[in-house]
Amino acid sequence: MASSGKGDQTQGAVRVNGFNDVPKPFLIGVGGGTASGKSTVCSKIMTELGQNEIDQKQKQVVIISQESFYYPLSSTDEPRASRGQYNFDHPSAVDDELILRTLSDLKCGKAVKIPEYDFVTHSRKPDAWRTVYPADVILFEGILVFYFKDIRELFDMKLFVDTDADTRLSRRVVRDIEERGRDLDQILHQYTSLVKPAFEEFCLPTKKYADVIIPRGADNTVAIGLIVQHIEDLLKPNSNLCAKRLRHNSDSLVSRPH
Ligand SMILES: Nc1ncnc2c1ncn2[C@@H]1O[C@H](COP(=O)(O)OP(=O)(O)O)[C@@H](O)[C@H]1O
Ligand SMILES: O=c1ccn([C@@H]2O[C@H](COP(=O)(O)O)[C@@H](O)[C@H]2O)c(=O)[nH]1
Repeated sequence: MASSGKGDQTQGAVRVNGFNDVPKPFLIGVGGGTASGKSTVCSKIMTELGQNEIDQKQKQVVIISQESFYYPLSSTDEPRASRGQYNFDHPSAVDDELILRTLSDLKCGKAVKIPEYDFVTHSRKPDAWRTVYPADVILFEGILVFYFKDIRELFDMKLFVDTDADTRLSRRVVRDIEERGRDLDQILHQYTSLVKPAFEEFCLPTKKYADVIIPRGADNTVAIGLIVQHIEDLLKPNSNLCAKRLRHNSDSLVSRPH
């Protein structure tokens, strides 16, 4: 990634003069059912790539979650969501156009602003936007990341975290009670009536698009080690892929300010 350079601020991105060969971010999609361990796998990859101690603006690897792209709920849907009756697992709940625009902008080297989601209130946190810079590697995780064709085609690598359904449900119960303010009845009702059928209809069929399937999620240290090794190899300055990632555009836009 180009490191320094004097740039001027242009609509959220920094135009760097004189850099012809700026690598595009390497975009990795991480799909899988609810509570399969997508976030945990992503954070293990971050840790193994030594990214956790690095300042936000300097990070070479960043994680973005599909949850940031839920549509705001209407006043009639809000009470349904609180009763576990709103279908957050259906593709229509997700602003796929905003995802496409966001990931495309990152791929073009532009910084983006991403809304932060609050699972407790089922809504975007008011006025909480995170700026994401086009790092070397961007991990985009979520249940439907491979569902939309245009989005799917943006990924340079597709991972599917494949964890047994009983394990996922038991983890979801614990997580949703501890972290997402749910009660058991609501979780089980939502799971059986909405989450499971949607998983089978919209998420599971996307497993076929994966380049790598990770059985047992974050427990699969061998698979995670191989993926980390592969990313490290790709990011070496002389690798073939790094060469492919170089843009041959004299008017490059890059945003990571270092
Ligand atoms: N390998 C694992 N062993 C034990 N608990 C796990 C494991 N992977 C994930 N978890 C826990 O299960 C829950 C769901 O994991 P998470 O990574 O958030 O899944 P997802 O992002 O797919 O929804 C979290 O509470 C997490 O700490
Ligand atoms: O407000 C909300 C938004 C989403 N959900 C559920 O979350 C999961 C997806 O998140 P994972 O971290 O991948 O589990 C999805 O199954 C939705 O049902 C929610 O309950 N409330």
